[in-house]
Amino acid sequence: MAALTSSASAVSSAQLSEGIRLGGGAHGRNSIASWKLAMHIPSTPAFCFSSSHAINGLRLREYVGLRVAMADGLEASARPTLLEREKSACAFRVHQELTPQGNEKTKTKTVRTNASMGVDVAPPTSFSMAATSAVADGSARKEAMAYSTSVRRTEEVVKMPSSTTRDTGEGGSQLSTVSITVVGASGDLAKKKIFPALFALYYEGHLPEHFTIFGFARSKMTNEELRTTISSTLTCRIDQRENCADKIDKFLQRCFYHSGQYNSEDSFRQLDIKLKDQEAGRVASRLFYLSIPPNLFVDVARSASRGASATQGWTRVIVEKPFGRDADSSAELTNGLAQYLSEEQIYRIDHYLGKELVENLSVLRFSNLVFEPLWSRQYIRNVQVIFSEDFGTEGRGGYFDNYGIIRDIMQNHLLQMVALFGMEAPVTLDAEDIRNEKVKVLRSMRKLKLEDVVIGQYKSHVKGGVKYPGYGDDPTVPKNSITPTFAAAALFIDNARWDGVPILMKAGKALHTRRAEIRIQFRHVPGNLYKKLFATDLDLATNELVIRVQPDEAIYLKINNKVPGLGLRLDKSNLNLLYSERYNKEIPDSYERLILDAIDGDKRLFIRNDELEAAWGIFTPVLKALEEKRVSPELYPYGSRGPIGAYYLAAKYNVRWGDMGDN
Ligand SMILES: NC(=O)C1=CN([C@@H]2O[C@H](COP(=O)(O)OP(=O)(O)OC[C@H]3O[C@@H](n4cnc5c(N)ncnc54)[C@H](OP(=O)(O)O)[C@@H]3O)[C@@H](O)[C@H]2O)C=CC1
Ligand SMILES: O=C1O[C@H](COP(=O)(O)O)[C@@H](O)[C@H](O)[C@H]1O
Repeated sequence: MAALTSSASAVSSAQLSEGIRLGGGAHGRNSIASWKLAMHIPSTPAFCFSSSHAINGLRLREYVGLRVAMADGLEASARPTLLEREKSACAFRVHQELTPQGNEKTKTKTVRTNASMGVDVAPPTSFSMAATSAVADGSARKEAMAYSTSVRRTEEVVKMPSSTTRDTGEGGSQLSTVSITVVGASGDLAKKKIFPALFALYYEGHLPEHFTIFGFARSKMTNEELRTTISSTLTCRIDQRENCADKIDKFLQRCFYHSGQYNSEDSFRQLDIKLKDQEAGRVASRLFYLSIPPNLFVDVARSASRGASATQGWTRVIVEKPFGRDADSSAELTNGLAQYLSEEQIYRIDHYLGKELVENLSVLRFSNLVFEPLWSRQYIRNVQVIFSEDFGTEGRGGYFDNYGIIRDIMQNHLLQMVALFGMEAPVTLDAEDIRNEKVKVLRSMRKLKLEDVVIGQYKSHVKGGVKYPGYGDDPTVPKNSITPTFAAAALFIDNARWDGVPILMKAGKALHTRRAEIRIQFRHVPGNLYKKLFATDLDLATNELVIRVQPDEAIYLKINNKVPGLGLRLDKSNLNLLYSERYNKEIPDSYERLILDAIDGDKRLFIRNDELEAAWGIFTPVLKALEEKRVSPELYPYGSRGPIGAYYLAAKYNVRWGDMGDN
C-alpha cells in the first residue's frame, strides 16, 4: 500500500471533499456516487472518520466495505452525516486524521487539530479505530479485503473501550445529537422490544456519541418510573457481559418521559422544550417511533411534525404495522401521513426484515454460485414459507381479532420473505435498487383466490392435565368470532423465473411448535441412477434447502447420501450451517438492526409505499371474500399441527409440507 502521506497529497482536497460532498452520508444511498468517485482516485488510501454518529461494521459492510475491498489501494470510511459547514473540512480530515502509522496518539492529535478548526471533535468511533489498528500493523488492505468475505470478523475487530467512544452528555463536547421519542412508551412493544433494542445499541457502542431517549404516552409517569419500568427488561449481551449494571445506569440516565395527548400539538411542543433542554444547543436530529395503535398514526404525525420536528437535523418517523386493513385503508393511511411527512421521512417497519437470516437471504443467493443458477422454475419445484407459534393471542386478542393471521403475519412478514427470495439481482445494494426489485416480484404475483386459502382457529385442548384456552376463551375476543388464527395459502409469481412454481405459505398461532422458515424443495433428478433404492417415492428423494429464521438460526441442505459400509444403502442427510455452532456470538434482535438503520437513514429494510400497495393488492380480494361470505375457520386443537385442510391445499399442488418430520 502506498504511503498515505505522499499519496494523499497527490489528491487534491477539492477532489476528496467533492467525493464526500456528493455522498453526504458515507453509508447512505447517495454516498455510492462518492465512493465510485473516490475509487477513481488512483492509489489513494483515504480516511475520513465518523465523528458524530455511530459508524460501524453494520453500516459499512454493504455500502462501503465491499467497495473498499474492491478499490485498488483505497480504504475509506466516512462519517455518516456531515453537517453542511463541516463538509468542506472533510478533506482536512481525510488528510490529517490518519496516517499509515496511525495510532491512538495521532488520532488524539487530529481531534485537537479539528477542534481548533471548529470541526466536530468527537473521538473516532469504533470502525475508524478498527481501521486504524489495521493500518498501524500494516495490514489495512488485508483488513479491507476481509470486509468483503467476513463481516463478522470485522465486527469483532471493531470492539473498543467504551470510554473512548462515548460522550454521555455531561462533557457536552459533541456538536450533534440524536433524540429518539418512543410514542406509546407505556405499551407492550415499547417495553418488550424497543427499549431493550435501544439499550443493546447503546451497549454495543452503536448509538451516537450524544443521544436522548424520551418515552411519550398518555399515562402519567415520572422519569424515574419510566426508568424503573424499562430497567426490568434490559439485558446485556451474554457473549460480552461487562459492566452491565453500570451501563444500564448510564443508559437510563439518558431516558426521560413526557406525558401528553397523541392528537395535541401542544403536548408535542412541550416535548420539544424538554428535548431542546437535553439537546443543549447541539444540532439535533429526531426519530419518532410510533408504537401505538395505527388509528393514532396520523394524529401523531400531525402533532409531532408541527410541534416537535427537528429544526436543523433530520426528522424521521418509524411506523409500526399494521399499515391498514386492506388496500383502501392502507392508501388512506399513506395519504394521511403524506400530509405531514415526506416518504423520505417515513420508515415502515417489518421486523422480519431485520432478522439475521432474512437479511442473509440475498447474500446466500447472490454471492454463492451454487445457488443462483438453481433459483428458478427450472430446478425449484415449490417454495414454502412457514410461521408457527406455540402460544395463542394471549393478551393481544383485542388487537388481533380486528386483523387475523393473514394481515398479522402473511401480508407482511411472509410476503416480504417471498419478495426477497424471488427478486432479481438488484443493480446495487442501495435501498431503492433492492426495493425496486422487490416491488416487481410483488406486482407479478397473482391475486390470492379464495379456493387457494384454508383458514383455521384454535380451540381449547387439555394436555397432560393442563387446559389450554381456545381463541374464543380470551375475554378480549368477541363472542363467536370467526377471525382466523391459522391460514395456509398457495401463491404464484407470474413471471418468467417463477411461472407455475407454487409458493405455499402457512402461518398459525397456538400450534405444536415455534418456528419460522423458508423451505425450497427442488425437482427430482432426471433419470436418477439410484431410483430403485428410493422405492417408489422419488419425491422423498429430492433436495430441500431450509433457511431456518428462528429459533436456532440455520441453513441446511438435505441431500441423498450413501450410508457408510458395505452394500449400497442411501439415506437423507443434512449439510448443516447451524449458527450457534459456527458463530460464537449472540445474534442481535431485529429491532436493533432496524432502529440503527433508521438512525443511519438506511431504508433497505423498510417498506416503500408502492411495495405496500402491491402487497395489499395480493391479499385484499381474498380478505374481502372471507369477510363477505363469513367463511368459518376450521377448528384445530391448541398445540396441534393445525387444520387438515392445509394438507389438502398442498396436495392440490402436488406439494408435501416440509415441516412434517423432525427437521
Ligand atoms: N406488541 C407486539 O408484540 C407487536 C406490536 N406491533 C404494533 O406495535 C404497535 C404498538 O403495539 P403494542 O405496544 O402492543 O400496543 P399497545 O396496545 O400496548 O398500545 C401502546 C400504547 O398506546 C396507547 N393506546 C393503546 N390503545 C389506545 C387507544 N385506543 N387510544 C389511545 N391510546 C391508546 C397506550 O398508551 P397510553 O394509554 O399510556 O397513552 C398504550 O400503552 C401497534 O401498532 C402494534 O400493532 C407490531 C408487532 C408486534
Ligand atoms: O408482528 C408480529 O410478530 C410476532 C412474531 O414475531 P417474532 O419476532 O416473535 O417471531 C407475532 O407474535 C405477532 O402476532 C405479530 O403482530
